[in-house]
Amino acid sequence: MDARFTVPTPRNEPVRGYAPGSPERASLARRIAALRGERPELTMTIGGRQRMADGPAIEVVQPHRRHEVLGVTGNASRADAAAAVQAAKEAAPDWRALPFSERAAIFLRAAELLAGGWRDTLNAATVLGQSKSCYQAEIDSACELIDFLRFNVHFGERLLAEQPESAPGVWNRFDHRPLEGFVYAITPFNFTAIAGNLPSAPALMGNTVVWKPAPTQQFAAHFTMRLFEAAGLPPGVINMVTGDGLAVSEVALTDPDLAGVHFTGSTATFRKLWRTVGEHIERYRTYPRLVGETGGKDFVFAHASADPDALFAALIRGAYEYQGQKCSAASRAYVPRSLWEGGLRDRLAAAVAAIRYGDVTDLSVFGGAVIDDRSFARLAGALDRIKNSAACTVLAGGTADDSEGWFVAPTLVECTDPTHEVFTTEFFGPILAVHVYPDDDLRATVEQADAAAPYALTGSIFATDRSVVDWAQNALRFTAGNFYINDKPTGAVVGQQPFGGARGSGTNDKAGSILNLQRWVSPRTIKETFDPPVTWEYPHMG
Ligand SMILES: NC(=O)c1ccc[n+]([C@@H]2O[C@H](COP(=O)([O-])OP(=O)(O)OC[C@H]3O[C@@H](n4cnc5c(N)ncnc54)[C@H](O)[C@@H]3O)[C@@H](O)[C@H]2O)c1
Ligand SMILES: N[C@@H](CCC=O)C(=O)O
Repeated sequence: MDARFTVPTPRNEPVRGYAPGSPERASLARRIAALRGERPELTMTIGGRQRMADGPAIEVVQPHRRHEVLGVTGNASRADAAAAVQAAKEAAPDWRALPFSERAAIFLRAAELLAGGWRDTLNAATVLGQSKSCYQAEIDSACELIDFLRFNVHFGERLLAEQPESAPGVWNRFDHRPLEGFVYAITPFNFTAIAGNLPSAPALMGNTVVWKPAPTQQFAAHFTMRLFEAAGLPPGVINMVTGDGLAVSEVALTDPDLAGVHFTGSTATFRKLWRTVGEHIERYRTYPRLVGETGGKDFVFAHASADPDALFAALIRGAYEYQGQKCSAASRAYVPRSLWEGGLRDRLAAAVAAIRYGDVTDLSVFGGAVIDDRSFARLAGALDRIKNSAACTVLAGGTADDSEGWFVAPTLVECTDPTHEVFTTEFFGPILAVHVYPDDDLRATVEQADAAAPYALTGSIFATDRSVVDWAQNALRFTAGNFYINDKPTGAVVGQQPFGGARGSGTNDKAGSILNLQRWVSPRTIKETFDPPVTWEYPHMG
């Protein structure tokens, strides 16, 4: 049916608190206990059929109890990848022929199911598989994913309403076609919401998708796929392949019908994908859209006029929530000597030492373990180098212990060398480095902070002096794609703070905004002339 409808106005999903004694806490605890023992086969889903990948098995474990297996998945082979690409191509004609309102209804239903009965399942899977505290799971796998699903429909509607002008006697139209080919969505371990959004946003706009989640996020990804099916997603629209993605990329990135890559993950992986596409550019039917949101070295810059209490809370939450494994996490701070020595140093050191990381199935802990052995080894190595550096003083933490789970202690480091790796390298863990600057050296320190790292994802300025806020906003204009004033640099909300960064941090296509959806359509301009000319001569010819 070809009709115009108005989609429901989206509202951000309210965040539940999980306070002791609350009904949501009891309900989540029950679901965690049940899922822990379930041990599902973490299959691929190709053309609507679930089956294990051909390649070697991969155990998916709880990072905080690394010996406890949640389920087994498999590494997709080239044949698995070819089957997924084929299924996406076969499903494309029917899916793109479906009116936007019908596609939208599926994703709105998924949002509604997730806000209701599915909420505990996705939250429990994210707690268990990604070692998130219950609150960090709630803002991710429930609220942010619900928001992506609802807001994307609203943005999609606005995008379709974008139409050209028409002169008298003419009707010009945009036909917002999906891309000609399939979209390859590759998703990171750290956000269940991002993993759900990257395949579903292009699908909403009429594309079919091959989705490759991170193996360490496969537990929650498995349930996300079941959620989409429960909402009525037809077979073949999103085809989920499992494993490390190496064989999948060999097939998907060299297929002539590759129309887009929707990626979130590390800068190094995105650059590799981009290089591969570049090497094969002559092969493709159309130029593939490359959308990638990647790493960060996110900063908090404090001025002497900053409110010390607000700065203190922002540094703790910004740096140590989810064990510092947010691309937006505060990992470097620049603090004036007056504030630092005026009490902030001792207060922060005491608070960081008191943060409780542990088994996240205990719903009262602040955080859990880091995601896997590779991450643990990378962070343990960084801590060793920090402890051996004359420029660095560890004020809290600095230890790592993988006997039960991959635990890295929340770590606070003061470092006198602003060019040290603690200010330039993304560690992706709970390490915050502080550079203390003389109060009268603001300008030079801001310039140094801007140039220090190759990234430009998130950053904050803390100041109550408005002339400083104004100046810093301009001085740091290209240092962050998401810039915060007197707030932590994490926790962007869909529809409120569209998210993404530039420089080494990605293509800045702002997930969860109309700008992102625009990348998944290829408009055709149609001109219809109601009473076309029947002579070919022009008046100037006499
Ligand atoms: N900017 C953002 O919005 C954002 C959001 C979340 C995470 N991140 C970044 O993601 C990184 C952490 O996530 P990660 O450890 O999962 O990143 P990663 O790059 O290691 O992996 C991301 C995904 O790419 C896959 N992958 C790796 N090589 C591949 C290949 N050749 N072909 C196909 N797939 C391949 C992985 O299996 C995974 O699914 C950090 O750098 C973080 O800053 C950025
Ligand atoms: N959008 C999230 C970060 C996503 C990356 O890991 C935030 O704003 O904290």
